[in-house]
Amino acid sequence: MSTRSTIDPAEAAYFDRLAHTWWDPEGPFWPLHRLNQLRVGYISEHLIARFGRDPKAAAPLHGIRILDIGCGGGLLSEAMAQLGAVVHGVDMVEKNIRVAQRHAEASGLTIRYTCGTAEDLAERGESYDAVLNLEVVEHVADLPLFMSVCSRLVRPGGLTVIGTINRTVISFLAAIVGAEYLLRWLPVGTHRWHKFPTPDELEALLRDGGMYVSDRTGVKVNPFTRQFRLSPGMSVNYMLVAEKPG
Ligand SMILES: C[S@@+](CC[C@H](N)C(=O)[O-])C[C@H]1O[C@@H](n2cnc3c(N)ncnc32)[C@H](O)[C@@H]1O
Ligand SMILES: [Mg+2]
Repeated sequence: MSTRSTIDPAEAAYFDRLAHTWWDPEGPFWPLHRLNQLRVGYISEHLIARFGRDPKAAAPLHGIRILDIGCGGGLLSEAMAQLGAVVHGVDMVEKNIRVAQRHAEASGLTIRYTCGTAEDLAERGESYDAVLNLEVVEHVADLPLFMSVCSRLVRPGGLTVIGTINRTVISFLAAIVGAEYLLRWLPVGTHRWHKFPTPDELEALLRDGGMYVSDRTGVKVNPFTRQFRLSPGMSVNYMLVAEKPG
């Protein structure tokens, strides 16, 4: 029996404390609200291409089975469900799951939410067309274990999208000093710089799990307008798409 876990208890306490604020667009999670439209566009474009869907359809992701791991309050899960996907949102924090369930019900959306971890799902032999892993990898304990179980959860022919923050001098200045201490965009202590994975580190872990990176992009925020956009530079925020051969 393995005693390894991807849960970092300090992170669980942090997200438990903020759980009631998920859906406040001006609350502590405002950056994720602002980022949502951009990442939903990027993710759905890749899902549509991979699964041969019609981008002009009303529900282009109809029936695609998605795991939103570390779903928080369900910001991304709801957007995917609105596009027709069959979404399973999973989070280690019970309060997040309750908030997500309540909000989905109020929005008239059917989403399966469960409290747990990726390793719980892998142990049960679950698999999905796509695993979405947005702004989570920098918060887990045991990143190699987390990445390996997430890869196992993608069915052959499926894909994963990961969004996180790079570990560079610029990300220290922008994401820690700038965002937490100077601008106070995020509560101090939200992120620990040494936990940020580089794209190369993630790519190596994905390869170990039989996944191949097919697209990568940087994400930039304009500090004045607080608008997010895709950009080639990956020194701070970035996203990777990886596919499992069919
Ligand atoms: C920054 S939030 C991102 C939420 C959501 N993915 C989004 O982008 O809107 C990180 C989330 O990951 C969850 N999380 C962290 N480690 C986890 C783990 N090992 N297993 C499951 N969930 C985890 C936290 O509880 C938190 O809700
Ligand atoms: Mg984060």
